Amino acid sequence: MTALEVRHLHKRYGEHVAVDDVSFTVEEGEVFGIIGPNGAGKTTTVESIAGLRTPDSGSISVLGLDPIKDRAEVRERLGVQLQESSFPDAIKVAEALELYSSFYRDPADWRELMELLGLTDKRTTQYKALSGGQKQRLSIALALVGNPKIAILDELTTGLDPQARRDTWRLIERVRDTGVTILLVTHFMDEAERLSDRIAVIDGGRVAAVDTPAGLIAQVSAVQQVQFRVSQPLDKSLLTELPDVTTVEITQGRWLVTGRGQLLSSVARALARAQVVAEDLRVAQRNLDDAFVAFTGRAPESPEPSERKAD
Ligand SMILES: Nc1ncnc2c1ncn2[C@@H]1O[C@H](COP(=O)(O)OP(=O)(O)OP(=O)(O)O)[C@@H](O)[C@H]1O
Repeated sequence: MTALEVRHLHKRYGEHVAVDDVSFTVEEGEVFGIIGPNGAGKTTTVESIAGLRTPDSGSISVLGLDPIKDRAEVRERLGVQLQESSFPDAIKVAEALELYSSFYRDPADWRELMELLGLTDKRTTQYKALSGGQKQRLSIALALVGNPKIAILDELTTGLDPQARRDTWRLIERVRDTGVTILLVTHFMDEAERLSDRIAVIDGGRVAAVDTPAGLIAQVSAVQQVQFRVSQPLDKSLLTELPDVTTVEITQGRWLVTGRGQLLSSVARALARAQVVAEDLRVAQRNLDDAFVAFTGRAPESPEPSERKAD
C-alpha cells in the first residue's frame, strides 16, 4: 500500500523556487532516502509533507490524507525529526518524552522508547546537558513517541561521530523492523546506501532519479575506471587512442584510465603490446557517491562533524 504520494510539488519563497517539480511515491514499510546538494529542496519537500509548509501547487497524500486540510489527522500518523530541533534548555529527558506523548491520541510507551534509545540513565538530565548524540537520540524518540506510521528524519546523523552514526543506523533498522515507513533526508551516501530501500536524488528542485541504491549505481556504472602503475615508461597516446578510453590522467606515477565498454581488456591488451606490466592494478568499484556526481554534477558534501560529542 502507498504510504506517501507527492505529485508535482512546487514551492517558492518569494521569487526563489525552492522546489520546482517533485514527484515520488513511498510504499508502506519502505525506508525512502532523499539525497541531493545543499539547497536542492529536500527540507522544503519533507516540511511540505509534514504540513509545515503550504505548497504553491501540486499534491501530497500522507496515508490518503492531505497534510494541510487534514493537519490534525496527519499529525497523529506522522513523526518528524527535523534539522536542528531545539527544545527548552531546562527540560529533562523524561519530561520531554512524557509531555510530547500527551499530545497524541495513541502514543507509544515513552518509557519503552527511552529504553530503546538508550536514554533511560539520562532520564533526569536537562536537555542542555545532553551530548550531541543524546540530543539526536532524544529527537528521534520524540519523532516516534506518537506511534507514527511514517517517520521523517532529516539529517539524522549530521554532527555525530562515526560510532554514534553507526549506532543510530542500527536503531533506525530496528524502527524499520517494527513496520514504520521512514523518509530519510541525508548528506551521507553511506547512510543512504545502507538504510534506504529506494532513494530519490533531488537536484535544483527536481527529481533527477529514483531507484534502489544498487539501481542508481548501475545507472552510472557504464563508466568504468582502471588504475595502475606502469613497470616502465609508456606513451600516453597508446591508451588515449583506444576507442573504449575517454580520459587518461597520470598523478604521481599512478595512471587513471576512464572509459566504457571493454575498458579493462582493451587497456590490458594495449599494455601487453607495449610490453608494459600494470602494477598495483585496481578496477574502481562504483558507489553511491559516483551516482550522486553523475546525477547532480557535484560531489556529495560531507557536513563537518560538529564539536558535539556522541556521548
Ligand atoms: N524560509 C525560507 N525563505 C527563503 N528561502 C528559503 C527558505 N527555506 C529555504 N529556502 C531556500 O530554498 C532552497 C531550498 O532549500 P531547502 O532547505 O529545501 O534545501 P535542502 O535541499 O534541504 O538544503 P540543505 O541540504 O542545505 O539542507 C534553498 O535555496 C534555500 O536557501
